[in-house]
Amino acid sequence: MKDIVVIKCGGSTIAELSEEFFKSVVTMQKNGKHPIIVHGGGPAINQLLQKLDIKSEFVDGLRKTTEDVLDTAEMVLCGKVNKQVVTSLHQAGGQAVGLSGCDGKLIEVKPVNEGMLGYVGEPTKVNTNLLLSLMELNMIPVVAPIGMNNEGTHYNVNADSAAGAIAKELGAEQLVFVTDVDGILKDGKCLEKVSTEEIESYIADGTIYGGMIPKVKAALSTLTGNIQSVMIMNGKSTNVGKDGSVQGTTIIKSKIKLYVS
Ligand SMILES: Nc1ncnc2c1ncn2[C@@H]1O[C@H](COP(=O)(O)OP(=O)(O)O)[C@@H](O)[C@H]1O
Ligand SMILES: CC(=O)N[C@@H](CCC(=O)OP(=O)(O)O)C(=O)O
Repeated sequence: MKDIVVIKCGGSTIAELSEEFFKSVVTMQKNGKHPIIVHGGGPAINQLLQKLDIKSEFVDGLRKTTEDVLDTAEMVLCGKVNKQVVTSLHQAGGQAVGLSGCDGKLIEVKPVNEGMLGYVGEPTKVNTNLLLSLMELNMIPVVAPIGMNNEGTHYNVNADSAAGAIAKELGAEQLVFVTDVDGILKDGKCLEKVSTEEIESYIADGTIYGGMIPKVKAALSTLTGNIQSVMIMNGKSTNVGKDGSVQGTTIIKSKIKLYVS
């Protein structure tokens, strides 16, 4: 299906997304695009883990996931955050359906590194039939990043990599990461355009670290497919330029001159 736009809403910003944001997603759909929301929920998972006195830590932006951490992440992502996003879209006048990567076997996974990270999965296959059927019915799919392997074991999937895999498999037109920073920052300034070649060196020299790593890795893997560019933008501010263009960092395939805004 053409005109698919995958929007990843980061847990860092999800609670602050405005009514206007959700209305713009609904309007996008009314104008003929097919939006899909993939959401995170890292801070909300942290809060419940803290209440339950369960420790967790991150390695390069991925949460080490024991059985207890997986149960908590699944409760928060599929039970709480997913339904909040679905509700916000309904309030904005849209029709949305929430699902996790287990529903319709949407996201099949394999462990990233069981010894080091436990139940953290990376997508190996995305079964898009359910998403396509929902979009045919004018529903906006809202995906929580919990995946499943062939044996039915559930895994915690970073929401950026889930969004990247879904966008790639669907041959989406656009992939947008909505987060809590204006884009990729270097020396305090937001980079307007970054090429795939430059990403590797920014990870190596520490310019890109932590939660930005899964985003740029998902962008790199997606840009090998249909998508021509991936955008990272701030969900906490409007960030719309005078000409109506959205501001943020665009990650592009080819190496071009870097502009600093
Ligand atoms: N070069 C960079 N530019 C901007 N943010 C970066 C950079 N490197 C690391 N980060 C971190 O990435 C964070 C966004 O990732 P994350 O916290 O996982 O958000 P989300 O929940 O939206 O996925 C930023 O708040 C920032 O701390
Ligand atoms: C394996 C892994 O890191 N899973 C993430 C899933 C949620 C997520 O990705 O949320 P953000 O969008 O807020 O980063 C986690 O447990 O936090």
